[in-house]
Amino acid sequence: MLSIRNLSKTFSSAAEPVHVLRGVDLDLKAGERVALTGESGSGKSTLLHLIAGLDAADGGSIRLEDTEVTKLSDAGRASLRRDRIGLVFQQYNLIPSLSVADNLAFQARIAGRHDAAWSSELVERLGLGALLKRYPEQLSGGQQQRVAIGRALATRPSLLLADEPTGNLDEATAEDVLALTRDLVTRTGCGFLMVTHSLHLAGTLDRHLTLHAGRIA
Ligand SMILES: Nc1ncnc2c1ncn2[C@@H]1O[C@H](COP(=O)(O)OP(=O)(O)OP(=O)(O)O)[C@@H](O)[C@H]1O
Repeated sequence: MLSIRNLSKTFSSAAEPVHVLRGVDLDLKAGERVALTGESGSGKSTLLHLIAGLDAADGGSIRLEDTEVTKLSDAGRASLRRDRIGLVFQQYNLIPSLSVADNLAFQARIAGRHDAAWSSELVERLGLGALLKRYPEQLSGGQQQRVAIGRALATRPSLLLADEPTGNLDEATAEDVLALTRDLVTRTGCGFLMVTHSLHLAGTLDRHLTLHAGRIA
């Protein structure tokens, strides 16, 4: 479903070029849930950004289903992100002026992929029914992240990418949020790649990969 070969990325903006990714290979099957760890600065976020098409690689290939991401234009990458990739970050990135219901729906609406039955199921599975009229500032961190996960999955993406999604949550809330995410990923059959610093949480997914010296060990 996701196939990455010999991916490289160098940042030249610093005084010295930083060779962050030096030939990353990675395969992820539909429905598979994979954790990515690695020391700070090893390039985990960079790799997620390249897969999501938020930045362009210097070399190598990223194939998502039938699409070669590295060959897309900026506009093509934006469409791919809108239609087939769900993104979740450590900072929940909800829109403060929108209610929970509208935060959940707006990305799927923009993508023309709003599905009322699926939205209701997401609300129920994520335990958001009583919170739909609230605004993000009226929610706890765990509640906000559940909304962000619902928003990301509302489009039924092929791939869910999460960068430290539980990094701001206490241990028990992090476990709960990740358990919900694991179940929803299984329910949708999408692939799931999660960057985390927690070896414990990494161990709860199907596979655990480590980024070291620019490659996946
Ligand atoms: N836009 C950029 N310009 C220059 N250097 C960058 C840029 N983005 C990232 N880097 C550098 O690339 C390296 C990898 O950064 P990245 O954020 O991918 O690491 P990470 O493994 O996600 O780290 P952390 O666990 O601390 O979040 C770092 O040395 C960082 O300083």
